Amino acid sequence: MSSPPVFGKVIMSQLQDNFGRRFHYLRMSVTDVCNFKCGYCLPDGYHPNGKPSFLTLSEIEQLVGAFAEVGTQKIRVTGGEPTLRKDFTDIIRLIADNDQVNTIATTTNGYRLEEHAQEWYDAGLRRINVSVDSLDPRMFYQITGENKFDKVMRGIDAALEAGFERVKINAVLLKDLNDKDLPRFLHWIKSTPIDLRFIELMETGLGRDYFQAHHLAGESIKQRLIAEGWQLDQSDVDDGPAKNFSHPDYQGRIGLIMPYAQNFCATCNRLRVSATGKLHLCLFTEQGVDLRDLLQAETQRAELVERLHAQLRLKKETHFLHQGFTGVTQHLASIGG
Ligand SMILES: Nc1nc2c(ncn2[C@@H]2O[C@H](COP(=O)(O)OP(=O)(O)OP(=O)(O)O)[C@@H](O)[C@H]2O)c(=O)[nH]1
Ligand SMILES: C[S@@+](CC[C@H](N)C(=O)[O-])C[C@H]1O[C@@H](n2cnc3c(N)ncnc32)[C@H](O)[C@@H]1O
Ligand code: SF4
Ligand code: SF4
Repeated sequence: MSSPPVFGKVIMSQLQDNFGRRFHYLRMSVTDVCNFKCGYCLPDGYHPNGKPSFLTLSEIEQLVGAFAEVGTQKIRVTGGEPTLRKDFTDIIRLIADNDQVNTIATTTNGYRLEEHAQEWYDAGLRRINVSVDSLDPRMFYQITGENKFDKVMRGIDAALEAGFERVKINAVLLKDLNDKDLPRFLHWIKSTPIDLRFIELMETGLGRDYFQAHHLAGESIKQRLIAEGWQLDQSDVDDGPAKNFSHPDYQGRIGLIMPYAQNFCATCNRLRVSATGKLHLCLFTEQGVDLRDLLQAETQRAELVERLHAQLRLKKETHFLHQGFTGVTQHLASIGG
């Protein structure tokens, strides 16, 4: 058996599952709270379930430390709307202080971006994904329940100016809502260095009717792009499940997330922890596994690392969305997508 790689003084024990997939990417949710009402996620807005108790800064520090020890190199801070946390900048700074983690990213609805892009960059944030489901302000309002299109777009400009190494735009593909928007999106990225992400709508526990009304297969977009000269980029062994396309006439790139496509999960490289400290082995896992009891002191680190390894051995090969099984995930705001 080969010995584990040594980085500085820390002996790394890379998280790996029974299917040979390695997990160096953590999606860490820091809140379930959100101020938007996206029809596919929280159509009635956020309603607290009792008094929420999200991970504290000190618990987050323990979590980041443990995941760094098992080979995590990239952390995405998500939610709910992660930037609604008053200590969001402190969270970024805390992750940046960990030498093993070399990529800090967040996914946001862009509501606070205009005012804070530079502050977050200065704290160590380097990649930002902003959800923009339509470039038509009225459609944006219809989908998100918030008339904030202009503000979000100003936020994206601020992020580009602040110097983020990657600015990505997420748009969920929605039949009869934004399905006519492709030309506008293409026009935008012709001269703007933005990575567009089209995400196929996924069914969630509370989103069954919306899914049936609006699901649109990403394959139709894929065929259109190929017909218009877009080429599939070579994927790296450590890339996640998105398929990326580029075109010589465009500065931006396009990624497709098609969870219903064959072999989507073969390149799964990510784990999730909820805002209350539960490990989710899959976005659509049957249940989260509590880690919080082991986030109280650094002396618990070895036990926490052991629990992570033990859990990884239980990770399933794929999701069961095709059978309509959405697991414990009632909506993606509860785990951060
Ligand atoms: N089913 C599934 N969907 C995913 C997965 N990763 C991302 N998605 C979907 O894509 C959405 C956008 O993801 P982002 O938060 O922008 O991050 P990302 O796609 O992981 O971006 P990168 O870090 O650049 O790979 C998520 O909220 C999910 O809806 C995954 O592993 N499985
Ligand atoms: C849950 S949100 C959390 C971060 C932030 N509030 C935002 O909207 O960017 C993360 C991503 O999940 C996507 N998402 C939410 N529900 C989804 C669903 N049912 N199917 C596909 N993507 C979904 C959103 O579009 C967003 O890009
Ligand atoms: S997708 Fe993001 S912004 Fe929209 S409701 Fe869900 S958590 Fe909020
Ligand atoms: S659906 Fe689950 S197993 Fe598949 S790529 Fe996403 S997180 Fe990984």
